[in-house]
Amino acid sequence: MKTALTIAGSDCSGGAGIQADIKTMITNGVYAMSAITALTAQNTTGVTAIMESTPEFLGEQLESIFTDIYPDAVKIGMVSSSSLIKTISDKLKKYDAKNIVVDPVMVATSGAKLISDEAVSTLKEHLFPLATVLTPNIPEAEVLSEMKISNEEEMIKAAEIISEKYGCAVLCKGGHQINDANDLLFKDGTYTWYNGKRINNPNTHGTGCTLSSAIAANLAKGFDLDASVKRAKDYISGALAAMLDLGKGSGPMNHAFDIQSKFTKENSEAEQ
Ligand SMILES: Nc1ncnc2c1ncn2[C@@H]1O[C@H](COP(=O)(O)OP(=O)(O)OP(=O)(O)O)[C@@H](O)[C@H]1O
Ligand SMILES: Cc1ncc(CO)c(N)n1
Repeated sequence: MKTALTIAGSDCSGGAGIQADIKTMITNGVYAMSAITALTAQNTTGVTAIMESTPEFLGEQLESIFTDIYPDAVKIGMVSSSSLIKTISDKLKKYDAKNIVVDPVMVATSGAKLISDEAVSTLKEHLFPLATVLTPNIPEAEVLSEMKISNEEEMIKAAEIISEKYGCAVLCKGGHQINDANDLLFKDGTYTWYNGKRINNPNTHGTGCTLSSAIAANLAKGFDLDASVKRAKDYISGALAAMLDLGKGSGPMNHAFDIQSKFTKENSEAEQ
């Protein structure tokens, strides 16, 4: 069985972070492992507290993983401080990690800031050059390209700037701001649009985490980047279209939409 590792923060409410990543990796057919950068206390309405792992403890987790079950792909999500980012880049280099998907998480869907300004420059210097692909949303792409993005032409320009600066592919997610669900992949000097069908679902907690983990799972299985992005878009569309509605704010998606029918009959029998 192919294996994937997520290096990210825990979301105790289960919709984003490590929890979303593990659900996504399992349902995309790979064995999932996790190295936790921080615990967050959050739910669908917001983040109330963050407790970071120490760099030493994160390093121990990565040593345990890489010296035993080697990951075929690695996804990196929330990493809020420079010392944690340096720990990750040192270990990825030490173990020659492959298929690295970096989701430059800066702000939660609920609006909470998840990274310090100093850490953004460490990400640029130490982690981005190791990435196979970066997956910024529009606000993140604006920070990284240092330009304003208000239409599709500007999305292409910003992705090109980021791709050239860091020598990796860039998937700029249209998300809600520009075109709803059309994402742009800029790779080796050319671009491709991945058009998604907009799903009218206000519950989008963890969409970024889920997309990047689905890309990592598909890279782990051996699909190339284009096929992995296409398959990840199909997966997230299915998870959103399942219209799960939990919590008081922007709720989580149904990561198990593909296998849910197996439980529907069983669950209704149990309720009777
Ligand atoms: N309503 C929607 N219908 C279909 N696809 C969507 C919808 N909203 C977002 N997506 C898709 O979900 C993926 C994640 O994009 P998004 O811009 O929401 O990420 P993000 O802002 O990084 O997420 P997060 O809030 O978790 O940080 C993209 O492929 C995007 O096109
Ligand atoms: C732990 C964690 N990572 C990422 C996000 C971004 O959605 C979040 N809300 N929480």
